[in-house]
Amino acid sequence: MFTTEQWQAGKKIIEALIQHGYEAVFVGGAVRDFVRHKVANDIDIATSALPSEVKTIFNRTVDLGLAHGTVLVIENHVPIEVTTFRTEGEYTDHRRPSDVKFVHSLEEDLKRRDFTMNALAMTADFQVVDLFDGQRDLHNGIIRTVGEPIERFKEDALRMLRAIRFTGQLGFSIDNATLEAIKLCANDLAYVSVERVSAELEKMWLSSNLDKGMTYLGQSHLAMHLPGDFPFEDARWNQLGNPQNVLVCWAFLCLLQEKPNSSELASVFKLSNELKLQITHLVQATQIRDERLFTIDDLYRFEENILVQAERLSRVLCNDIEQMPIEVIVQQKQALPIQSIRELVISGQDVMEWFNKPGGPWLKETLCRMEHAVLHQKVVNNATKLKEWIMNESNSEI
Ligand SMILES: Nc1ccn([C@@H]2O[C@H](COP(=O)(O)OP(=O)(O)OP(=O)(O)O)[C@@H](O)[C@H]2O)c(=O)n1
Repeated sequence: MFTTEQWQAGKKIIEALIQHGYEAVFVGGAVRDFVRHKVANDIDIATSALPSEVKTIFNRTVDLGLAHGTVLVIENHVPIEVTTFRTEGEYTDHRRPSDVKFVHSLEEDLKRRDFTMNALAMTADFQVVDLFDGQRDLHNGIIRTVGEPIERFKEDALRMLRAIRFTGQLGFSIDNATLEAIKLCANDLAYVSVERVSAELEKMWLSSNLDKGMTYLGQSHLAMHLPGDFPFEDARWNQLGNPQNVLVCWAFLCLLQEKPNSSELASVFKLSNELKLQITHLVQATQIRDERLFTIDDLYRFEENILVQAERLSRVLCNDIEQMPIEVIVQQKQALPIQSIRELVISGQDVMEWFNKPGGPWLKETLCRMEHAVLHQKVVNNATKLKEWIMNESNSEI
């Protein structure tokens, strides 16, 4: 891990900052992952240099919220966030500090971090700086806040959900005092933006110890403060596959509601329109599958991934369902004569010429009839055959 591009780029940035007379270290999740011998997602650096000073040292930088002290430094094509040592001022809304104060000591910076395992720092030559026994907690698999838990959760209520997510991701347990503080502060989850809550849920769903996360979600009372009626006790979360797929988890959550409504779910959790559409399709396909085997029209209507996930999801939701083997679904889908109307070899222009008529609602209807006929193999997808077929059909209607 010492040799990865990211760590080497980070090392160069730290060395450059030190050469210019500043302090600089690796911080946060990257150090936690390094100590656990895991690959880090992102590498963050903390420094005593102010953002304006960081910008004068490096050629390629991007401002990432200078008021919060973060500059993105690009070293050897690797982007790394460099943040000035800081401590937060008053938290008037439980979400974000109303002001950020830059400080000169690393200790002041680390003291305001969420958990001991995330408050580790590391020098350019990979010496760990551990002021709050983070390594001991990492070793024992304990999630514990830095200092007074209630203070940490009042600073940012999302940290409570982060604790739960980390139990799922790392398989760790939550220290008693930290868990008790979450119970006391659980109401404050209401102050956290739904987008941040959804992002944490998705990270938890992708974790390998989902059952642990779900148990803590209930135990900590946080589940009651999630939007809607969150079915944390449902044992079937663990059957969704491992690591879980977030689309399947959102659809599952939707289907567990009394009246599944994907639009409502997407708006409550402020999901993107793209995800909302996918969830809607998956919920519909699963509901269809609960009633019958997929027909040719179903296979045509839904994407392959939606069909496959719907088959899996319906098996989880209903034990005695007549199963359709996944390979059969894929094979039948791929064997359809067309996968979309765009694959018809003729265009609307051709049809207007055949009938010598300007476009209008009749044109769409005619194209749909040809699409349906090709799909159901009443006619082959060939221009002459299609013309012959549609002309015959139209004549016989007159
Ligand atoms: N609400 C938060 C969020 C983050 N942090 C601190 O900022 C670091 C970086 O945060 P982030 O990148 O969001 O999380 P990671 O711990 O790196 O974990 P992940 O990338 O898996 O979210 C954390 O390690 C922690 O020290 C914090 O104190 N409070």
